[in-house]
Amino acid sequence: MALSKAAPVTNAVTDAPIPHRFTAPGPLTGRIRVPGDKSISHRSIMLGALAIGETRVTGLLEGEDVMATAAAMRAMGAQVLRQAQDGRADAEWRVHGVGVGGLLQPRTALDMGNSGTSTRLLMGLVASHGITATFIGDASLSGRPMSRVTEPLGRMGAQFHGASGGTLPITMEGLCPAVPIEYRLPVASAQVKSAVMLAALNTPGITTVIEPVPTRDHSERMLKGFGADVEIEEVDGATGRERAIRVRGEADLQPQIIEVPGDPSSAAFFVVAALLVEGSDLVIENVGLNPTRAGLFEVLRQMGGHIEEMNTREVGGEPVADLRVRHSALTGIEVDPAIAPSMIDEFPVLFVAASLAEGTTTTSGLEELRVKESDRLAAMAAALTGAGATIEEREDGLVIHGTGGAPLRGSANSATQTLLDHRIAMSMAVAGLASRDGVEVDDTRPIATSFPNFMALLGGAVR
Ligand SMILES: O=C(O)C1=C[C@@H](OP(=O)(O)O)[C@@H](O)[C@H](O)C1
Ligand SMILES: C=C(OP(=O)(O)O)C(=O)O
Repeated sequence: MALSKAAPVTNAVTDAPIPHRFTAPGPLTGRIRVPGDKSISHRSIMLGALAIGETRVTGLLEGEDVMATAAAMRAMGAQVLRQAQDGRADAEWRVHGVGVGGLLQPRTALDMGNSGTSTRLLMGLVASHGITATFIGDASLSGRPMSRVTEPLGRMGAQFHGASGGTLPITMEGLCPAVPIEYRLPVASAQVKSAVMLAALNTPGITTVIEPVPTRDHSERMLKGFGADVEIEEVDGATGRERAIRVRGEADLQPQIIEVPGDPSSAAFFVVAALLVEGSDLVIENVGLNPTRAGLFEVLRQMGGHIEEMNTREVGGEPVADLRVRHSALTGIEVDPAIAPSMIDEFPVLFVAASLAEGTTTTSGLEELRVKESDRLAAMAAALTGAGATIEEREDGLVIHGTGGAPLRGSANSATQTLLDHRIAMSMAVAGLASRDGVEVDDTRPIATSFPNFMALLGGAVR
């Protein structure tokens, strides 16, 4: 069995764009498995790198974003190795950590590629270590706001240089010992919450994050699994019930064996494709259904989608099921903005589903979509309008007047602008499957950031 440092990553965003035309297929049938959850994969490498001893991870997402996290943890002293498993397509990853407080000064800039999660969570880790690190990224990441993490981490004592307008490149000087804080999240963001929680690990005393709106809780679950002292309390706050998350610092993390469940954000593309393409009856195995992530499936059911949960069980401390999805006639609804954090990455593909529903779908409270890999409200409004859908763009959401099941016209003459955004590329691929003339996506390379085998899996599911 060979040990290698890096997974084979295909389609790296280095060469020329790779356009692709997605056209109406036969029904999607059979059984598929999507790759491991991106959020859980990042965290398993980071926490493994902070535990002393060997953490073993199966089901890790071998996408470019997670590989950026792995490279950064290696640059700060951890060993992160991929081990092929005899007779199995998937690998086991082995992480030998340096211990909380043991991160080393990286010799070169940490290249975060396209990944906001890597950048913001790793800034949290560096903040409470006495090291200096420079964070760089691609054109998309270099336009995204970082002041949301530099602000609380600055209060803990970290210093930042070159943060012109709060964007990358940023050089950060951590402080050890850092100062524990109580921080109320001004924006519903699991990345900001996690950055402060990770900084807290090497900070004396108790650091508290107050979360007015619940966001994905993988950091809380996994930190507890690694033996950190994390307490969560429901408290009365200014806007109703809030969560206070308290992390005791100078933690001692114990290495773990982790099985990463399938990513609901990746399953989302196949769920919507199967709902839209006539005759489809598809099972997607091993999908993570953590309630802080499963909002899309709830909304699609409210729209009339047949999505059945089978074989519900727990994998790696997370609820999981196989999803059976059948072609369904969808009806437009008003989407409750309170559900947004539990499906924040799934709105682009929900907009595609809504474009083929009967009647109008209204979404609101989605300002955060404007600061993802692209401005996802503007990008999807432009892409879907180009494919023949009827869309109104508002400041905080889209209003979509659906076709009532008739295929979209498609975009015969103009290619969809992907804008270095994997979710725009995959959402418009799904739109192409539900179109008359097909949809041309200008660049499929960004898909490799979160779903390297998307094209192969799509080819295999279509009859
Ligand atoms: O914590 C995480 O793993 C993530 C949090 C979300 O970002 P925000 O915290 O910015 O909403 C999400 O969009 C991203 O894909 C992954
Ligand atoms: C927003 C996303 O990721 P990140 O913030 O890690 O770049 C995403 O995967 O949709």
